[in-house]
Amino acid sequence: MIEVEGLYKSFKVAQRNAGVTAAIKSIFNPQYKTVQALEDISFTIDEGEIVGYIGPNGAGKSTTIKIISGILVPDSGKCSILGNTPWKNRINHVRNIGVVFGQRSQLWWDVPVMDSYYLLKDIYKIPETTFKSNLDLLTATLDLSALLSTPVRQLSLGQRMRCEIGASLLHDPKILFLDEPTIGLDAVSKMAVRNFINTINQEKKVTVILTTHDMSDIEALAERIILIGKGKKLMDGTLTELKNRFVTHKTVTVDFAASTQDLSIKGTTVLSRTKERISLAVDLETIKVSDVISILSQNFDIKDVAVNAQPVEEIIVDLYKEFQI
Ligand SMILES: Nc1ncnc2c1ncn2[C@@H]1O[C@H](COP(=O)(O)OP(=O)(O)OP(=O)(O)O)[C@@H](O)[C@H]1O
Repeated sequence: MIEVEGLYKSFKVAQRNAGVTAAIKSIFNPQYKTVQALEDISFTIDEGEIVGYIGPNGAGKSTTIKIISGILVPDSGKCSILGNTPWKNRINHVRNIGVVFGQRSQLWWDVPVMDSYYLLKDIYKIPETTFKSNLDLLTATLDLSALLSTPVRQLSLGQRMRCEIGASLLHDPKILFLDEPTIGLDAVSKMAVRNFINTINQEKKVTVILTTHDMSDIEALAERIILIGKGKKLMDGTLTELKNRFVTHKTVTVDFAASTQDLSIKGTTVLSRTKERISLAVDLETIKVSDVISILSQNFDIKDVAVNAQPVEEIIVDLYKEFQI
């Protein structure tokens, strides 16, 4: 459905030192440097997938989204999305895609949201019946009824984001590109946006590519992740594969029925300790969590056990360190 092969994109960026002299010099003798934003990016995505496209700041995520949505033209490389090359067959391509940039608005700032929706209806030539049924569905699922008559500038960030997502789906796109859709949202709005993305993916089979720095978005939505850094693709796999490969320890917290003596277990490090409770970091390469619990239960009367895996956030930080990005 989405085939991207060998994308390269560089930007020429003007360079100058601070100060008035440097500013005047740069008028007569401008200096530029080239930033390689993308270097040989390739991937394919099937219908119905939700893919998390992740990487640190400046990795090239937005540049990729802009190229595959037809906003930017790459220096070289191929891209075919439902048979269209985004930057060549723009009109056909945009009918198939919806795009949301969390940091920018596609809605008219000073007019009610509904006016922007009508404009989009005309731009995409959406038939009246399709527009009406999609609007009804989006209004119900995104809880838009109180927002549609409000000018965009009066909406909160979370309210605006719901309206933006609604706008991107009015024309029934088969693919949705989301660039940081939950940035700045509170916990309730994040949950609403995530639930909605899951619903349209499951019920309408909409394929989703999502860039985010929020790893809970990835955990809630994406089975597959593509990791990029400094413009290069570094990893492409499922979240489970990532966890299996990079989770090095788990935390075991045990509450005892009575106060206990010290006990040292090979492969564990004590994180905190009272007479009734111990919290251990378990090195999974040395010892299994079940063996740790079994040793503890042989020695003490256990009241409660909690096992916590390394949070995805931490795994990603380790991953960035490992790839030096
Ligand atoms: N219009 C532009 N002009 C010059 N350089 C650009 C332009 N757009 C992006 N870049 C550069 O290309 C690189 C990749 O930028 P991009 O915005 O794609 O990263 P990103 O992964 O989306 O980052 P972030 O997570 O911070 O949004 C960066 O070094 C950035 O400075």
